[in-house]
Amino acid sequence: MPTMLEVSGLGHTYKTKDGVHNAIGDVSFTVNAGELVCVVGPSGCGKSTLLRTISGLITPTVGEVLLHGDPVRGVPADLAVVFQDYSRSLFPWLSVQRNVEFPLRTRVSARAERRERAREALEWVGLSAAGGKYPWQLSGGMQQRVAIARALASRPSLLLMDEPFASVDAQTRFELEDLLLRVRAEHDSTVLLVTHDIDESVYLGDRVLVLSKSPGSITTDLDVNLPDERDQITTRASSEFVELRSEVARLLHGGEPATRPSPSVPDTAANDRFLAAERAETHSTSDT
Ligand SMILES: Nc1ncnc2c1ncn2[C@@H]1O[C@H](COP(=O)(O)OP(=O)(O)OP(=O)(O)O)[C@@H](O)[C@H]1O
Repeated sequence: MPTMLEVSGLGHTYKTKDGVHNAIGDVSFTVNAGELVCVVGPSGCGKSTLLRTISGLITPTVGEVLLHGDPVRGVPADLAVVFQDYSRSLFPWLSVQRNVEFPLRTRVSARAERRERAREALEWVGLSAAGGKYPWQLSGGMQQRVAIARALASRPSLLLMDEPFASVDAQTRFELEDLLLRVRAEHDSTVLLVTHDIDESVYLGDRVLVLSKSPGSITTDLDVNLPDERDQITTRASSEFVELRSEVARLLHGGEPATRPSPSVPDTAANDRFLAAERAETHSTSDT
């Protein structure tokens, strides 16, 4: 499989009012086309910063990100991001169908085709009947499915997901994990997903990248040798799964004294800038 994403010597230091904060140490890895790679790490180790640098939302202090060989400078057109907070990702004044259509405006000139692509993406996530509703009329899990459909509708080369299932209840989380596995198998998607949930990383991933504590660097790149067909009951009960999740837990915590992680400052500013730009555009266009 060709390399889709190549991250080399990536590091990021934030400027703060007290000086500087080194959020990512020295991170290098690749993701091949069609792979689903999970990133796990302790709280505050720089997982979200890593995703933001890969998506072009922030420029890394050092290192390089290549998407199918091209350097990432700004958000690439063929990259989509799903954030944890679906309530801020969707536009409440647009119907579900229009929300999914919206990012296609700059890529697909014919409106009929935009409609068709959005209809198709809603079908992929099992929401064919919800196109005419508004986001606030849907449950949290359904809203996150809309956000996933919106990301998939543009047929991105790379789908980045930042704790995408962290804001829904446990049962919905399992359903959304299975939905992601199904959709990615059906459409050969390439996915990089950040999670703090060890079990989720093993259940979803073809590989798990384990980050050290802050400033994060990759300590292990673990192959997940589970069958492609996964099931919430039997896969999680299998001895291979239990061994892998213990291994990831050991890598994350092994040898470390049991200390409380320092509280992380969630950087919602970059997400907000991304979303604000899209919001501004919805208001400045006439046919939405
Ligand atoms: N805009 C910012 N300015 C200064 N420091 C920041 C900024 N954004 C994040 N940080 C700090 O950088 C470090 C890494 O943050 P990041 O959100 O990337 O970690 P994370 O691993 O995703 O955390 P969590 O698991 O808690 O979501 C943290 O110590 C955080 O406080």
